[in-house]
Amino acid sequence: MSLLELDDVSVTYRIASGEVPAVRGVSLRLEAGAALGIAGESGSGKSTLAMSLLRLLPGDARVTGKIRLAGEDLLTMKWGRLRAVRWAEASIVFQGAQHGLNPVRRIGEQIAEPLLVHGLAKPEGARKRVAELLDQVGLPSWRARSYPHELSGGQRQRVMIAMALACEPRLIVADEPTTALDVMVQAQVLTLIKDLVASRDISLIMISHDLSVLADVCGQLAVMYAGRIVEYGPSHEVFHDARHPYSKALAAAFPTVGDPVSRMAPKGLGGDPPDPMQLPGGCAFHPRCPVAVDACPTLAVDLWPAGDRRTAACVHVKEAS
Ligand SMILES: Nc1ncnc2c1ncn2[C@@H]1O[C@H](COP(=O)(O)OP(=O)(O)OP(=O)(O)O)[C@@H](O)[C@H]1O
Repeated sequence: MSLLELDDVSVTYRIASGEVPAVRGVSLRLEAGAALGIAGESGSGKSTLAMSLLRLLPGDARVTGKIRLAGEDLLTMKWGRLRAVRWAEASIVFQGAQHGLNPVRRIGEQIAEPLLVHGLAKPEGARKRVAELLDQVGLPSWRARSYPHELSGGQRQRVMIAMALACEPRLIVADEPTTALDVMVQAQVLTLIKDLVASRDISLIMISHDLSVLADVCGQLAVMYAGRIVEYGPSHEVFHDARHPYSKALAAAFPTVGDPVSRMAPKGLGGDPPDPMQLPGGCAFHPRCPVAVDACPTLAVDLWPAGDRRTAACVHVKEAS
């Protein structure tokens, strides 16, 4: 049994003008101790998928399919059990740490909170654990008395990671954990995440629009486009030898980790992602695809085998397999 199992997960937001299909039929497996990267442009459904894992989506979102963590069905789980699972078994590091921290509470109190709420420590033990956690993320223990505004962006992101680690969860979901940071600090935080995951038995799902960052940290990569996974496989293979034209374009857009020039504009990706309420038929990427053929607009899209442990949802892969 895998630690995390997603079967045919779809998420739809209800809005005044209709329904937004944000995630469409995603199936994935994540083993204990493994790191999976989820890549895609803005709007491809990455955050929606991440939030669905801990049922953190707003009330207008409807999730279907199955999400199991260590065999437990997260979507039908009672609220009491879900509260126990959050932080203690699975925690999330959000995009831009300023949104995840309370501006009027000291850092130490905020890191201690999940420990106290879950009854994993008494106040004195929690203080010691906070000092340990700060040390693990490379911050001095006196920072426990600081307020979020007294820290830099990179330090705040480290605090978020300390909070996520506090209860020693089995799974950490990190949604663009370094996007708001400058290149140097980004590299430091990525190294920290890599070291923490490697030195414990924690599984990681990391989300980014930057394939190079994910390939650096994660063993496996899933590339999303218009709510679907369009390519899946070992991250270095997907990054250096993508089989789906969309993954190729994304890899070309971010050739190296932290490259400030390539970060500015996704070169090689002409056009915009589709409006989810008006998705093109067949393969949703076909209007932007440099190698589209007549079959693409009507294709019944599936993830076809694209080599050892690899799949891709492209007609050219289907024909080659
Ligand atoms: N609360 C919401 N109500 C309606 N539509 C939403 C809501 N949240 C997201 N969406 C839509 O769902 C789709 C997927 O959005 P999502 O934020 O998951 O993508 P993303 O890949 O994480 O993008 P980003 O990198 O910009 O965060 C988008 O079309 C978005 O407009």
